[in-house]
Amino acid sequence: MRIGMGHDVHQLVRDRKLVIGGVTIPFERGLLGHSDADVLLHAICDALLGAAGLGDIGRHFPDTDPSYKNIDSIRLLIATHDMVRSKGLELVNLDATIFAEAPRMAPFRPQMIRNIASALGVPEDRVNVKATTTEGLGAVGRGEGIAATSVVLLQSAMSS
Ligand SMILES: Nc1ccn([C@@H]2O[C@H](COP(=O)(O)O)[C@@H](O)[C@H]2O)c(=O)n1
Ligand SMILES: C[C@@]1(CO)OP(=O)(O)OP(=O)(O)OC[C@H]1O
Repeated sequence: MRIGMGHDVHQLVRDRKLVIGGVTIPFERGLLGHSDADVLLHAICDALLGAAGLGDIGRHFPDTDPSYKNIDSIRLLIATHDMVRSKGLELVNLDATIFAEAPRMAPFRPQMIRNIASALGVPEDRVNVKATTTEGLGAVGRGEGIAATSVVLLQSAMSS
């Protein structure tokens, strides 16, 4: 068994779509990034890479590479998962938390879980997504950005 954790933060700005967990969420601002800035999927990618001992998202998908400009992060998640599987590892389960003062994530949680489970080719009960505010505290609390963390557990594909 191997455990990994991931953390990501992106700034909220005008004139960008808000995409989290592969869901476009109606909101007056969106997350700034080289990719679609899907903070939740980036945290999950980093957790998967960490558990597999494969470094981090910036190493594999550098933000200096124009081919990743505005890329749908579901594609990064699929590519990350392919690397994990190449090491003979498979997902046991993943848990993630989105930190956002607004908007409310709860209505979009089931679709996020469907998107992530589908990208990873696992049943939805292996994926859990939560959301919390930071009670108005800090940069996230002031609505300057949105953060996410994730923890994943991997096992040898031969042990299942
Ligand atoms: N952006 C968010 C933040 C929270 N939720 C849901 O509300 C619950 C209570 O949040 P607290 O920050 O007050 O603990 C939380 O458990 C989520 O279900 C949300 O949907 N979107
Ligand atoms: C995802 C990548 C892809 O170029 O771009 P960003 O959207 O800037 O996201 P970040 O979480 O800063 O990770 C870096 C990059 O790998």
